[in-house]
Amino acid sequence: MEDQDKGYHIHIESAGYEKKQPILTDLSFHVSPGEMIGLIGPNGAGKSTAIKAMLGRLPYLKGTSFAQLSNLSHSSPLSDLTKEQEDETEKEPVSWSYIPEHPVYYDHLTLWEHFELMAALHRLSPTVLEERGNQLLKQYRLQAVKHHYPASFSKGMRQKMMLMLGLIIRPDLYLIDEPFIGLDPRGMHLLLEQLQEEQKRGAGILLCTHVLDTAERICSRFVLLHQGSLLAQGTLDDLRERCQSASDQYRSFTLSQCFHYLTEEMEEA
Ligand SMILES: Nc1ncnc2c1ncn2[C@@H]1O[C@H](COP(=O)(O)OP(=O)(O)OP(=O)(O)O)[C@@H](O)[C@H]1O
Repeated sequence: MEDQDKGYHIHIESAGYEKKQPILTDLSFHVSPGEMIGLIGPNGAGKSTAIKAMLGRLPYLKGTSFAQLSNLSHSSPLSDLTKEQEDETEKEPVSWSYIPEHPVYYDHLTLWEHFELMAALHRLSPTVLEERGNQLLKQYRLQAVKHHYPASFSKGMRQKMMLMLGLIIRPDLYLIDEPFIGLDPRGMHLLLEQLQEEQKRGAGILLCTHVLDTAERICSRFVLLHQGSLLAQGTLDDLRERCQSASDQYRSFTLSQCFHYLTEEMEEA
């Protein structure tokens, strides 16, 4: 079976904050199990909006689906955006973690209570919660604030909390929006190690980031957005091929060089 027959297929025909002004048009890509895809593009290209569309959190969505493809004819949308869901009620939904760019938390719950809430929503047993929760706190060195309220945390601590809440459920798929800004070097190293572990476990990861040197190292394919549409997608070599007219050296272009060339070419056109 081809890799494209497994994993998660995302299709967005048109989506945005208002019907009159769609932000995303005609965007399709897939994430295979164990694969990390880099969702990249200039500011305002629509990366965060694409993640919101996948989660069904946009006021305007047309022809948008997020289907799990597997060895059977199993197609189970993450959000309730497609009709197939009505016929698939007996099937397990895709489990996913969304790690937002800006931390979102409840003021009246402590860090550990957020873990408990996540565990309840994802039906983790108390033993699993204790084991994974304490391990994450130790790894991120936040044991001392286990029973503190996140309002008293620093920016980086809140970001680590978001990461831990995403990691604790060990989902099939991660949707991660710009996780690197604000993390200290130790946190960054730890996160990269954990994502690698999750890939080995079989989780698919969609990573939205501007940190292109890191994305180049850890992602196997890229989806490059520009003004709400797909500008290019594929491996780094695929993107390099698209840069042939830039220079004789295009075969050794970095991801950042491909990004600059392809987006500037669009803007000059
Ligand atoms: N809540 C909103 N209401 C209306 N328009 C929005 C809203 N959020 C984003 N937009 C618009 O949608 C477009 C895409 O924004 P989005 O945040 O998805 O871009 P992005 O690629 O994630 O950018 P960045 O790299 O700056 O995070 C922009 O034109 C932006 O102005």
